[in-house]
Amino acid sequence: MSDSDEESPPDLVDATGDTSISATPSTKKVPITIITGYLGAGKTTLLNYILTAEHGKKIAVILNGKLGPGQHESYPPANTGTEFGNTADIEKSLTVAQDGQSAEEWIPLQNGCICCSVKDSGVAALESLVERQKNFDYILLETTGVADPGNIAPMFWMDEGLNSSICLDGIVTVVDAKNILKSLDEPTREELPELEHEHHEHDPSSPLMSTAHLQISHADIIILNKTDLVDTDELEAVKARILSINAVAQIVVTNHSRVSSLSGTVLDLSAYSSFSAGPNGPDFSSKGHSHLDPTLSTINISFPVLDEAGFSKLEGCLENILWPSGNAKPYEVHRTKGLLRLTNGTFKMIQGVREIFDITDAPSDPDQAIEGSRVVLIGRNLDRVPSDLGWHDK
Ligand SMILES: Nc1nc2c(ncn2[C@@H]2O[C@H](COP(=O)(O)OP(=O)(O)OP(=O)(O)O)[C@@H](O)[C@H]2O)c(=O)[nH]1
Ligand SMILES: [Zn+2]
Repeated sequence: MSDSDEESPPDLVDATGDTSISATPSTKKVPITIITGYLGAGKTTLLNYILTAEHGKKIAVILNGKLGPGQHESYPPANTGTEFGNTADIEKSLTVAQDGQSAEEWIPLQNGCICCSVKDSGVAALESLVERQKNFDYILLETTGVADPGNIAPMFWMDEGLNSSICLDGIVTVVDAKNILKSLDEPTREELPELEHEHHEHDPSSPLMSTAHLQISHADIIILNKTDLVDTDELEAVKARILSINAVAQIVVTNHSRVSSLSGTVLDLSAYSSFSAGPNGPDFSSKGHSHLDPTLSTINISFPVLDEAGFSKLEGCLENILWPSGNAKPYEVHRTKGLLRLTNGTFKMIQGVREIFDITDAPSDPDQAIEGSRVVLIGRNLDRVPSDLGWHDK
């Protein structure tokens, strides 16, 4: 139970008066990993495993956190089975783990929802949590079974640099090896994300996209669980299917979500502050992609080593791809990553979720065997990305 005093305002953290966006914030940010995956895939099993494992960190685990953008008129929210409503609350249960011991705590809800009084976003609720408790090393957030990480990730990621006390470390998607192919091929209405509900007249050349697709396309790590329920051939088929959607996610195979190492699998991912083509890729050619999955794919666009003019040109290409003028684009980009090699010997990194992207300085020696520059896009109908925007066609 919480013993925190709800009357006292949250402490202000490191209010230096400097509101400029700093590349090297002085406050230590608490990394958050979002754990997503379809109903019953093994998310809670994973978190329970983590709670009992030795990791030397104080981890706040939020089970079935419901986070959504926008307003939240009512609390409690109607439990409709989807979480695309206007709720921005985090359900009460919070478990804090340290040194293999865990304790249940409750997040105090003010005015029915802790975030109302702070900011109109679920991120604020977590910031408030961090500011009250102060001493977390890490936050793990389990989203309920049918969450679209495309809505959740930018809330944390965009807050980064804006003096937020938390930063997105990565997205882990737990996949049920036994049932995933069915979810991808024959999604039920509940398995369709909201945007598919809106498509009344469905374009038959664009197969239905399920929530399972979205969870895979946004994943940095895929925990391929319930492998005790499939044979080797099925497991290989599932792996191939996942890689055809997201060629850069790292796949970790588990039974009862028992990951052999927490670091790099659930903790310390740095997925938004590093670029890795992943151990699984890239063996996909620049525009070609596998047709194993008709809905989503990964493409890999190669660029040369860039001088200043080349860098501007590439920025222009990226803007044209992600923010095309005119009507709705015939494709969707869910995730963008890139590593740019510059003629002056430095590197830049691209990170993007949906329309938002960010180019930052990369470590001087990124762990890559890439010769030139590379942009990786994960999304839908990427063969329709106009090829004249691609550098290689000029
Ligand atoms: N056979 C088998 N069962 C598993 C495995 N992992 C988890 N389960 C079982 O599957 C059921 C669902 O697991 P959870 O961890 O609750 O799944 P979840 O993703 O948190 O489910 P929701 O919160 O409902 O979305 C439980 O009964 C688990 O014991 C596995 O690797 N193999
Ligand atoms: Zn669960």
